[in-house]
Amino acid sequence: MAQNVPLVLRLIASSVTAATRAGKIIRDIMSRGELGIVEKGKNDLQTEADRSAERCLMASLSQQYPNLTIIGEEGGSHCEVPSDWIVTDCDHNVLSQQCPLEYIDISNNDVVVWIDPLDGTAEYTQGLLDHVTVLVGISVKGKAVGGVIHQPYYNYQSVSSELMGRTLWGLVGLGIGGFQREDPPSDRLILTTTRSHSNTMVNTTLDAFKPDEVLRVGGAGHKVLLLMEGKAHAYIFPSKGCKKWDTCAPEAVLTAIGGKLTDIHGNAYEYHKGVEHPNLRGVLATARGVDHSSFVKKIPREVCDALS
Ligand SMILES: Nc1ncnc2c1ncn2[C@@H]1O[C@H](COP(=O)(O)O)[C@@H](OP(=O)(O)O)[C@H]1O
Ligand SMILES: [Mg+2]
Ligand SMILES: [Mg+2]
Ligand SMILES: [Mg+2]
Repeated sequence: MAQNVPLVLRLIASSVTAATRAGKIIRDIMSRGELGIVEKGKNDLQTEADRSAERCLMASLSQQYPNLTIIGEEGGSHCEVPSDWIVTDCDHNVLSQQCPLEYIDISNNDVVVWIDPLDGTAEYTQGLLDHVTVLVGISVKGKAVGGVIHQPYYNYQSVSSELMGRTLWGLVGLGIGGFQREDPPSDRLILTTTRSHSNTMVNTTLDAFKPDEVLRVGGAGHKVLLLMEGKAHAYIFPSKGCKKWDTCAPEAVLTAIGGKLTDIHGNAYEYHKGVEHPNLRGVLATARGVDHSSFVKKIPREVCDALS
């Protein structure tokens, strides 16, 4: 039955189960306590959880979709993985959705899958566990259109390990699942930004908005969740450092819900397979109902010039 479902919907349905399995691996590694931290660069860590979660996602998706381009943050080799890390079942709720007409005839060559196996690594190593997400983004003809965001430690302070975690998905033109959206308050301005990769340009920009509150938290996925939960109006990161795997899934899910994610000039990023990986012109994302262009206009001129 699944073979009759259009590729994009099948991919989202497979990514929901694979991301959820990867989240269990992330929790198991933290419980064992051996994080195997490697420094990839300045202020840029990788743990055994990043590596293992990526191998789980890569093996699960490439077994089902052998002809697809799949790009993962950790660039892991295709070595053997434990058989119980390969999940090939699909989420039935996603499969039963009506695929928007524009994606019915999409072929393998039109699609690139962007995987961030563990977004918020710095916070994971510091025990800020609900900042962590697993991101699977699906681009079609260079646009971020589908996404899965799994938050393995959602509710971890109030429920037992079998009950914690949540997985949401979105497809532009269809909508979202696994999540109840909320609007941010109308009487105050709340911004969210990086916690572990801040610099003068980030702080100068935030000051220009005169916000009532700034939530400095980890992860691109987590920050976009805050926008969709009505906890912040905008995610502002006027700096290089985020990559395509950080923004593809969050952009797709946020767009599917009526929000927007662009560079700081208000222009969309491309996600085709030849694109450069860094988001060199920063990130600006706004919640549904928030005027994105008014945020673009308030970014200081010198910051725009530095990221042009
Ligand atoms: N200066 C920088 N160097 C390396 N990675 C950066 C970075 N700035 C942002 N990132 C990456 O962008 C993501 C979101 O950053 P932040 O949590 O600071 O908002 C993180 O993804 P990962 O945790 O998947 O590596 C982080 O590593
Ligand atoms: Mg990383
Ligand atoms: Mg990331
Ligand atoms: Mg990561």
